[in-house]
Amino acid sequence: MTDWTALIRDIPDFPQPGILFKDITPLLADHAAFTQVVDDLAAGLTFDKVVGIEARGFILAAPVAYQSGAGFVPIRKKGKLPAETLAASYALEYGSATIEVHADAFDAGDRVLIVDDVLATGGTAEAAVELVRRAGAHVVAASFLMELSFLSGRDRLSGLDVRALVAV
Ligand SMILES: O=P(O)(O)OC[C@H]1O[C@H](OP(=O)(O)OP(=O)(O)O)[C@H](O)[C@@H]1O
Ligand SMILES: Nc1ncnc2[nH]cnc12
Repeated sequence: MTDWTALIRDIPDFPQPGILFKDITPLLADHAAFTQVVDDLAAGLTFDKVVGIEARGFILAAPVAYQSGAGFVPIRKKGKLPAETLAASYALEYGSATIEVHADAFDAGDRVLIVDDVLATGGTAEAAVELVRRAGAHVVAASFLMELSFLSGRDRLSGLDVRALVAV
């Protein structure tokens, strides 16, 4: 597996003091890297829909869905989705948030791949898994570009196939 760390920048004290922010924009701007990452996020997995988590998750999840012939389902921050929603709240490395999915986003038994850029504390992904399950679908795996191992987010996703292309 390619080591992508040279294309992920460390930005100290963003968005608040003490946070070392992992900036994936250099990787996204590199066509060869971006396309390889999109391929690798779905490698070996079978699924009907890809869930992307606003906002950075959308950048990776939508091309994964397109490339895989799967549907795309957005999980958005509270108040952005227009139809009936299911909601889940969680704590972040910097703050807290509520995310939502459309209640009718999935067909019964859909196999779902969750895609996001970063797995940090795991709060976002845990909430996303909860929403997919409450909406009647089955999570086959959660794929991340980068895992911040020291925050142990994986521990909140026990029993799930959790993949990360880069772990730091
Ligand atoms: O594992 P966690 O501790 O939950 O953190 C990971 C989440 O944090 C970031 O999103 P953020 O909420 O900053 O939103 P953004 O994508 O809109 O920048 C990142 O894109 C993940 O979704
Ligand atoms: N340190 C970090 N860098 C980038 N995205 C994040 N999401 C949560 N923590 C993050």
